[in-house]
Amino acid sequence: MAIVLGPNQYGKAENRLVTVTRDGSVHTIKDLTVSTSLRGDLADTHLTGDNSKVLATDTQKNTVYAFAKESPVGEIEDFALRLGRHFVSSQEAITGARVLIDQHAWERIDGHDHSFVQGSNEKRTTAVTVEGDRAWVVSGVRDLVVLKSTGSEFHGFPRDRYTTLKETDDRILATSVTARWRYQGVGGADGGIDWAETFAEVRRLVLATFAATHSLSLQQTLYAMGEAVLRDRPEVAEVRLSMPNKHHFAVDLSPFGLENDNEVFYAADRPYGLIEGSVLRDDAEDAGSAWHTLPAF
Ligand SMILES: O=c1[nH]c(=O)c2[nH]c(=O)[nH]c2[nH]1
Repeated sequence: MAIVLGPNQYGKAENRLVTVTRDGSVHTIKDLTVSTSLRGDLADTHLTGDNSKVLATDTQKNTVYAFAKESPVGEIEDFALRLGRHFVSSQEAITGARVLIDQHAWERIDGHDHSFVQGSNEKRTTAVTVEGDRAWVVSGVRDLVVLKSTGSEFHGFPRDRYTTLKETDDRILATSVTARWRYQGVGGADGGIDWAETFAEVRRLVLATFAATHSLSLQQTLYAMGEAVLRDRPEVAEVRLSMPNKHHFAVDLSPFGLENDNEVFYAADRPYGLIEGSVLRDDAEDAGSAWHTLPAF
């Protein structure tokens, strides 16, 4: 029997980066959480403590802030690709990089040039993987919370001795959407993709489909969302969705002699159903390392 070093990576997680871009008195801010991690010929540090091939996580952090100054951050996908390619091309021992970026949403306060409000907890995300001269981009949205107060049913499920759930033809459907989509055709170049436009359109399609789908299950809604994105966006190969069923239970008001006609609900925060799935083209480009180390959904 021999004991060997398995897969490993290391980096600086959750660098908080805020940039202010000034156009006269009109400011634009970008609020990012950037995580870098590197892979490569790193056996020595694990086996003997020889750090000669270890680009310090502190250096990785500094690189994030210096890059933000040296050229405009731009879209998070471009920034992540620049960082990932830099680490892989500048360090001989480093063969792969993974850069994760979450962009926090700020809106300008109406009529004010340099005041902002964080209106929602929603995040735009990207996960870029660089391996040698190849690259994969998986972008997404997190904490996109939606609710419809009708147009949702759930019935026809098996009943065994433990089943108590009543069938319903009218319930609240609420979820917090995490969606990640894998771009095809990034490869060595950037594929001429307009990251901002795809993000805006995927988000719009997810919201429009949630609203327009008369839901017989959250699973059906999930599939419809993914399908809508793939129908409209040829640059997207695959969509993975993770959607907690944020249960709203009609409160039993009968002890008070009151009828609850789907008007008063208890919003439970846990436990929650967790509905997850992937929707993809059957002729999609190979995913390569795109999803490596990301959550399954
Ligand atoms: O849309 C739903 N899918 C389920 O699988 C499920 N299970 C459950 O108890 N309620 C629901 N709702």
